[in-house]
Amino acid sequence: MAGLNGDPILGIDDKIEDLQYKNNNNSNEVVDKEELVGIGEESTTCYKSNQGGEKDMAGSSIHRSGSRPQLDLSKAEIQGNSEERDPTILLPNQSDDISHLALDIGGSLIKLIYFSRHEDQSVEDKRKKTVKERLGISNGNRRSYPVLGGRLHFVKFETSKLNECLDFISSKQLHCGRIDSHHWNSETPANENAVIKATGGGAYKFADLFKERLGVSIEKEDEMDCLVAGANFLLKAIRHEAFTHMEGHKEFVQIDHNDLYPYLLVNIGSGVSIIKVDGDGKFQRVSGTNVGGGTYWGLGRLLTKCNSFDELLELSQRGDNGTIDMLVGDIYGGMDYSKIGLSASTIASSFGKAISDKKELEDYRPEDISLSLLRMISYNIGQISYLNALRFGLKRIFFGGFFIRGHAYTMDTISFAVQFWSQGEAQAMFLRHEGYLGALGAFMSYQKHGLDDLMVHHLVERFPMGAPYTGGKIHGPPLGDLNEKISWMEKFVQKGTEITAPVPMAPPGTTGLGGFEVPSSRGATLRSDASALNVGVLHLVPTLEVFPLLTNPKMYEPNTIDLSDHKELEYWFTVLSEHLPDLVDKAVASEGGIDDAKRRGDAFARAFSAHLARLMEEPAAYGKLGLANLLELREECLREFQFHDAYRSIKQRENEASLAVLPDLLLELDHMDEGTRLLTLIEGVLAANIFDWGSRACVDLYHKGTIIEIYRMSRNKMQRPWRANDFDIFKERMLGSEGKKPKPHKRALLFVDNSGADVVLGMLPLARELLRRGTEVVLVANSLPALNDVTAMELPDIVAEAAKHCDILRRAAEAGGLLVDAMTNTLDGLKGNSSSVPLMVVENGCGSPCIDLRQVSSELAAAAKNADLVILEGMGRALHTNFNARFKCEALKLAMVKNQRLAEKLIKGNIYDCVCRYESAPAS
Ligand SMILES: Nc1ncnc2c1ncn2[C@@H]1O[C@H](COP(=O)(O)OP(=O)(O)O)[C@@H](O)[C@H]1O
Ligand SMILES: CC(C)(COP(=O)(O)O)[C@@H](O)C(=O)NCCC(=O)O
Ligand SMILES: [Mn+2]
Repeated sequence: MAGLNGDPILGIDDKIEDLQYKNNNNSNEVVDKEELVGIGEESTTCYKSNQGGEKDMAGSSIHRSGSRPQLDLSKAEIQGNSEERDPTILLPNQSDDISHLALDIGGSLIKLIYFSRHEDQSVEDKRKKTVKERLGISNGNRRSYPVLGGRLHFVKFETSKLNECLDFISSKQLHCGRIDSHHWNSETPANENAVIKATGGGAYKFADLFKERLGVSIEKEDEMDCLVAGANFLLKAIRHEAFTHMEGHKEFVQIDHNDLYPYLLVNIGSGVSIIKVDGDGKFQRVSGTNVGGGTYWGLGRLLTKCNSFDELLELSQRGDNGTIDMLVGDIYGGMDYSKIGLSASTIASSFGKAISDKKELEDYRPEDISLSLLRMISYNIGQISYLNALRFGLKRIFFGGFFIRGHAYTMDTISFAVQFWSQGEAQAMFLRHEGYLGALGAFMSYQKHGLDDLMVHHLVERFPMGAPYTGGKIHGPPLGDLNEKISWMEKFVQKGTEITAPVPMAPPGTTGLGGFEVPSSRGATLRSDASALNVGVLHLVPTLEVFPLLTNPKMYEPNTIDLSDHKELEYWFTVLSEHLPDLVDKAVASEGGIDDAKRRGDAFARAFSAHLARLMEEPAAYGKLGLANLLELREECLREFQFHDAYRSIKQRENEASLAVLPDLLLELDHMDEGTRLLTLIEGVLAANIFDWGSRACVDLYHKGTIIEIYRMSRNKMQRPWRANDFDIFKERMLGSEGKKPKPHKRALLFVDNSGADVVLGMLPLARELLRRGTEVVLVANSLPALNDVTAMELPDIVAEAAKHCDILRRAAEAGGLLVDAMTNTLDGLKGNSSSVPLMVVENGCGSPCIDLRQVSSELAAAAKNADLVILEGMGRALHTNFNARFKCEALKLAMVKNQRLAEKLIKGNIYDCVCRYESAPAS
């Protein structure tokens, strides 16, 4: 990069003597002992705001659950229109988790789904109130959701271990809370009138036991109704639910909601049900077979002496069924029976060799027996399913039930059978929540609590590591506190080394059916069920919305880089792994560096590494994987171990340093003519985007100078041409040409990125320019911290500081209700007394460096409605995601590329090159 010579823009670095990065060989952490002590003394979930009030940084998401749910109905009120069916009931004083649950008690497994909800924290966030007024968001004109935000957890137990399940329910008090449409009655003592919805045979068989042990009545729901309701919900509401699995290759299928029916649902539990589904609640059980999962497990146990289903399945992975199955070649003397299309390796008769051989059971390898049995049953089910699809002219067959167990070979076998018999006409698809269809249906049967109203954008799936969610030994008792979570994590990781070992490819053998190569997904080890993170916790967030300015939400793909390219995945895996030690240092320091923080830091590192390893092994394990998901996963992991803002002190320091030089920058800008000023502003945004603690190259740079020196250095590099450069078109749009003055934009949404120079010296001056031209400005910032990104909670204070030195910002911030002094009389502002267009701050609904515009806050969605310009800033928001996004209005994408590989790939350039992409509004 260029040298650190003087800069006409900023000759004022002497003001900020000690606001600098410490040049320290061992650490690039900003060190300030006092500050660290100060932070250590604070609670881990709160920080003191400048305004003196305590704010909960992460809002509802970091709410710590209490031990026993209790309901506080005081000041309860109906939200919205009370005439409406199923109105939302607001319980302002309710703070603990409320849970309720539904069960599917099958012949082999108990599936349990429970719901926990977190009441919104009553965060002192004046910004929210004024933003709501300003943007016209009120409870009156928004849809009132009968479902309140919360989480759906998926857990399973073996039916033979019913006691474990009862203990789990009891220790989590899941049987005490219940929401129904018109009232909350979880204050009902557990032994009176408490009802749990349940389906499956066990709902009948074990009803008395539930009453006896938990004091609850079981309300039985029809099994088929539940299966269908569950399947329909999953197919409509979960984005990456259904997938195909052929020869080891998994691919998610985009389901068109308007073209879902009819389909065939094949549920492979102990037995098999085959259901033709024509719509919501419209279905017919057209067939079934008694040869199912129970058969495999039952016969398999007898024949191999296995102790668990997983052991049996694992044996199959090392088996060669040619030793026990009679193959076409065995009958035809090693030849194919080509006339009817059967190769020598086709199974002619499962277990057929066992008749002619003079062998006893002991003479066969258990591995071979297991594989033979698995293939026999899977092919058989595939074939019967195909025949039923043919009967009704159906092309799509969805397979559910825990027999499948996410096992690649089982899915390949079923897919092969469907493909083989239908000659490619019908398609086998599998479901990520395979075994939970019935339980989901039972859950949904609670008197209209509205789950079926939820849409894809209301659901966020997370994959927590520190919480157990499978039955069996590894999960132990429910975790009461973080300490337990960490020790569980430690145990988990011991187990996890074997869990996360990559599945080796098997050498080709004689196991094929006609034309069927040995599936590449066969391997020696089976991932432990306890770590089968295929199913996460489903967060229901009814306030999320699709960003209304996307031209085509259905086609929108947030990620620019496709991680299904394994090389790409490997690269980003390495980047994130290498960044991990530094991140842990920062996180631990942000919590005062105390022992507890160190332990949590360690647990975080293990958890995140385990996730990465899992994804390396099976990239599609959590749904379709993009870089944005990896970056978000990292933030989620941090939060899981209660690191709510790892870069807190760095952000504060950089904000202060930048605010100190802002007045001089504004002064210099004001002396420029319009054209030069606009260019300088855009250059400023690009240059200041260098303050990114997520980029390795940038963090290395920070050793080399003060914040301002680096900013200056970066500014010097800004001379055009930039790599992607639409500045001249943007300039013409802003300033016009040949004396024609274009109409200013009505409202601009500025998606801001990093704290410090990035927002203060980059985006704020640009915002000011727009305000000056009469454009309303909405600063869109993260809801939760992520790296050093500025949050919506932090912005008002920064704006208030900046406004001290700038009338334009001050008047606009007052008009937007952002200034503390102006808070009390914002209503006057709203009545139009303000002399300025407003400057507002809204949260984006995210806690990640990237943004998925399919799921944004309702605040942002409301603000977007009148916007005619979207400015996306930073690598995460404008390059990793949304680089290819198209908007209904004008868009400007600004970022410095702080990664060499990305620069080469995206813009055929080099690290530190800049992107200024302007897209005009599409003709309407
Ligand atoms: N841990 C396990 N223990 C027992 N069976 C399992 C396990 N994991 C998967 N399975 C398979 O799943 C089948 C049960 O599937 P499930 O959909 O739960 O049906 P059901 O409702 O009949 O119990 C078993 O018969 C077995 O083949
Ligand atoms: C995490 C980030 C997307 C944040 O960038 P920003 O949005 O702040 O510009 C970026 O720093 C990043 O992609 N970092 C990893 C790549 C690297 O270290 O080179
Ligand atoms: Mn950032």
